Amino acid sequence: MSGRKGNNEGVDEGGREMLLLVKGAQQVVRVAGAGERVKLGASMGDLAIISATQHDGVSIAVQQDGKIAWVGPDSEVGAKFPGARWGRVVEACGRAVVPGLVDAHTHPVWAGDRVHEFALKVAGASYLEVHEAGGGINYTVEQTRAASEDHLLNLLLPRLTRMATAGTTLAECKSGYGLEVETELKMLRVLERARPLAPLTISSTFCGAHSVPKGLSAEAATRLVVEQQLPAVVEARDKGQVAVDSIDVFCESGVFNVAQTRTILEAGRRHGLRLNFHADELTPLAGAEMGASLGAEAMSHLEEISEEGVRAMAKAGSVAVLLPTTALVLRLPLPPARAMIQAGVPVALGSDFNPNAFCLSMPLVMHLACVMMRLSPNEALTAATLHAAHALGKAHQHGSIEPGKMADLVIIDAPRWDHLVYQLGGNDHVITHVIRAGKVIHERHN
Ligand SMILES: N=CN[C@@H](CCC(=O)O)C(=O)O
Ligand SMILES: [Zn+2]
Repeated sequence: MSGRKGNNEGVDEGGREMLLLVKGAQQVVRVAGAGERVKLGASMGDLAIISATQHDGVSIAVQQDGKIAWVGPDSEVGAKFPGARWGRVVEACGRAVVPGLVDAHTHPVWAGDRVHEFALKVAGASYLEVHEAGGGINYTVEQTRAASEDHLLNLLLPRLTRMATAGTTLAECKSGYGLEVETELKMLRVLERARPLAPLTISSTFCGAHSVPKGLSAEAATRLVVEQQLPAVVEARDKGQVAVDSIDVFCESGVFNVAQTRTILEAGRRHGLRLNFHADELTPLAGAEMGASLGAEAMSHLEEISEEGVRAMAKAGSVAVLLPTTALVLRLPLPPARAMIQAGVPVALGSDFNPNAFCLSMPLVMHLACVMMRLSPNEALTAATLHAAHALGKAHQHGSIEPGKMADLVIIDAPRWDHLVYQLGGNDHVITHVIRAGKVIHERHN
């Protein structure tokens, strides 16, 4: 670094080394204004867009640490950063730029697949029927327990790369196909090893209560999660072997009931974990009400949430992570997304990538959220950026284009951003660049 350093607002007078300049954008869709971490009700559709004028495009300047230094008109870059040396300049050529997408719910570490179950489900078998017949999660558990750490890592990395190619720069990634200490730790270690190798940022979630292991009662499984798995995970975390942000439970009829889920979540909270769990997916159990009473940071699915549950989540500020792919694949009733937004619940989106719902594309998830759940395109973008980051406790660093935040950016091959959500599939072609922390991690070459 040479010369004097400017601050975010001021003029940089000394020919600073900068990481990246994106210039000539038609739209920079910031999603949020300065310091805005959540956008409730009608504000969810306000994307804080900066548009080019007839003579001037929009630039984004990124400093060496990968954070956004400044956003403004192309014509002011020279005055703001006189003599700056840009590590890379990306010409946006009249295109739109949105924040890197955030996937708030994935299960990406597993071996085997469940392609054989697809035809059964299409023919009418329900998720719980497949599950109770020993398929579903329990089948994946067998495959994942048997797989080596290296094999799981080799399966995981291309999945994360496909996510990033479709615009995801931050993803929540769960364990949960081990259901015992050894394999749960193996999955978390795989995520840890993936961090420096993957093109996106990972937020890890311990989901040892994803299913009841064969031969055990849910009560016995609850005790094992609380007394064996969780302490082992916490010990590994405290020794710096794995980073774990959240704890998850599949709260469902025939899996963990509301009281057992509460016990597990409370134990996680005592160890400083964020609460982020599967609630009211297939059966209305009032899981959302229980989660809200614990101040859960996020709950997912919520297809069967009650009106009281919606009110409780709004009051508690819990993020509703909606998963349209699962509702589609399993033909579930849809969660009341509009009522949630109206009630002031922060709504986020996730791909729910798992062997049951094999989707790695957040633009497709956004499209489905619009068509199936009636989110507006603007609301879908807020849900897949700022609110998804908020669900993970990372809205201070991710989820909007704001000086001081990570320069996670997606460039769309169109002058208006909503081509990203308008197209059904094929998003690799709509996206020209994916940038994570100021580095280009994906670039379209045709
Ligand atoms: N519902 C529970 N967990 C996952 C499915 C996991 C699986 O079927 O392997 C979900 O969110 O849809
Ligand atoms: Zn899930």
